[in-house]
Amino acid sequence: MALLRLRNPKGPNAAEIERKIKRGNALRQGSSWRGSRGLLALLLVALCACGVAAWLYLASLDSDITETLAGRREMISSQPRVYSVQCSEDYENYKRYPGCTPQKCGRAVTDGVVTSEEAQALRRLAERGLALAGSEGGRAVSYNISVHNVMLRRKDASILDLHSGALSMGKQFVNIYRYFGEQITDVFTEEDFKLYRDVRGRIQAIIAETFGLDPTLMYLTKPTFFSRINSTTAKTQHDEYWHPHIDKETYGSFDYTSLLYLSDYGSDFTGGRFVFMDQNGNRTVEPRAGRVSFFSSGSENLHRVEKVTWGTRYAITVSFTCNPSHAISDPSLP
Ligand SMILES: O=C(O)CCC(=O)C(=O)O
Ligand SMILES: [Fe+2]
Repeated sequence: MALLRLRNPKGPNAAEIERKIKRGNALRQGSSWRGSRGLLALLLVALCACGVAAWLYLASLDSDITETLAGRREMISSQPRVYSVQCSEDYENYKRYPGCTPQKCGRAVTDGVVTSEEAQALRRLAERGLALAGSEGGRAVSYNISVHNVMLRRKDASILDLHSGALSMGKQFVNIYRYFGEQITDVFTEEDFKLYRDVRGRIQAIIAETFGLDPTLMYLTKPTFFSRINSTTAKTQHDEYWHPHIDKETYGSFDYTSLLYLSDYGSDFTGGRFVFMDQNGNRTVEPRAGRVSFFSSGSENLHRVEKVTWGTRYAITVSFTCNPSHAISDPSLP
């Protein structure tokens, strides 16, 4: 029977069978197409999921803020808020100065040392000083300030150093005292300098008290400067303020760093928070006019500043050393 069927495939139902076979084939083809469409959709979904996961991961790299040490709306006025950390071994590589070299390390924040009126006055001083670069920006009057050019250049920001007179103009610096001569007294007054000295003295005293130091054995060092950062500041490859860094490595002479903020995070600018980058997470300080944040300058205090996304951020970096040969004196009008 089987042989018979093979020999005579085109029986009476052959046409019908052929149709069925064709329909079957067509159906099978359709379902395999539907199957591969399903597979494609699945692949797309998987790709999207991977994309979302990658995006979330990248976003988390910049936003894994775990703790706010000092929020913008808080007022830390009576005693500094202190956060202790173990001193790094960095200090063993440097000469020790008893009474000053960090034995206790950490960070602290206080809103009780500089009043908001004083912060406002210092901010106006910064605005006036930094505006000198704006009005002269296009002219070929600038030259490099050799003393601490390298250090100042690390910042993608406008810098004014009242001590040396260095004012950043684009990628270069001009010495405002030399360039403007006597006319600089139209911009800064004796009172401005007195305020600056007073504030510096109070910051020194609170650092000494907090870390148990002898204030007469710590000295102001360079660079000590005003900074202005906004979201449109020109960016060059190596002048970027948001890079993580250790002040002792970056600036050499620093043993204690302090930052006096002259504008408010959230209302004067967004972004621009200060971030301590600890191994177990980030700890932020939100700038607030009059707020002083200070810390030991070794690698126990690796930090960075978030990119400013809107507005203008003003601050002063006031730094102290234990090494008397790195001491500088307070700025004064020439
Ligand atoms: O402006 C700040 O908050 C920090 C600046 C800073 O890290 C520095 O000057 O070394
Ligand atoms: Fe720093």
